[in-house]
Amino acid sequence: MGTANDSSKDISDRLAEKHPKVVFVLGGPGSGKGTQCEKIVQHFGYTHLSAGDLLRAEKNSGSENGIMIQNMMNEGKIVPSEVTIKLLQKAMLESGNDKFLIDGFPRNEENRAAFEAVVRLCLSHFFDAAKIEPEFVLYFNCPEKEMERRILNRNQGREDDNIETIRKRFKVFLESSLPVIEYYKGKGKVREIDAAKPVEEVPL
Ligand SMILES: Nc1ncnc2c1ncn2[C@@H]1O[C@H](COP(=O)(O)OP(=O)(O)O)[C@@H](O)[C@H]1O
Ligand SMILES: Nc1ccn([C@@H]2O[C@H](COP(=O)(O)OP(=O)(O)O)[C@@H](O)[C@H]2O)c(=O)n1
Ligand SMILES: [Mg+2]
Repeated sequence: MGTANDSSKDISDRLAEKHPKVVFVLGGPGSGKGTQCEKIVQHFGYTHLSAGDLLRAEKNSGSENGIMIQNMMNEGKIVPSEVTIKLLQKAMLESGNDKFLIDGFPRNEENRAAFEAVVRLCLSHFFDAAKIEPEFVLYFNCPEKEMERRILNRNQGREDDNIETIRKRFKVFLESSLPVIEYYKGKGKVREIDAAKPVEEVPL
């Protein structure tokens, strides 16, 4: 079990032993990432890790980063990668699985660079260093009006699900997250999904 004192090197050493397989799940706020991940988990044996859920749990735990996370989320901003990646690594280590659906990450170039730095550290343990890439990236493409409608009906008590913050999150998605999706498109890694369909009809 990890402790708060684990160094990045220790965590990376232990993760490297796992040889984890990673699929990123990206798409705008309200596109249905969390909903479809639950379905994928049932059919394909991945463990679902939502970066947003991990950040909300960290905020609620009263950790020293709690206030900062709350402020960033309420402004629709992306929390510094160092915080998010630590939470993801810890969750991966604590899981018995080695196949992960990582939902809502990487959400900007800084997130992506931080992921690559961690994988590089893990791979430095092996002579046959594989590529610093996820298996593939699922991109849930959905019109903004539909995403807005879904979020306003979500009823999960999330402070950031108000129209003012939703607009900020859409702007951050267009400016910071779409370029990450384009980056992986350039590498032939993206599987684009029509997320506008009803839940049971979204093709996986
Ligand atoms: N295909 C869909 N059609 C209609 N509503 C959906 C669909 N997928 C998800 N929802 C609903 O929309 C809201 C946002 O879905 P969620 O999975 O939380 O999206 P995300 O994680 O991408 O923000 C939830 O209330 C969910 O029940
Ligand atoms: N990689 C990430 C993911 C989420 N977050 C924060 O968490 C918020 C909610 O993310 P989420 O993935 O739960 O939101 P949805 O796309 O599910 O609506 C984002 O608006 C960011 O403020 C982040 O900072 N970095
Ligand atoms: Mg979600």
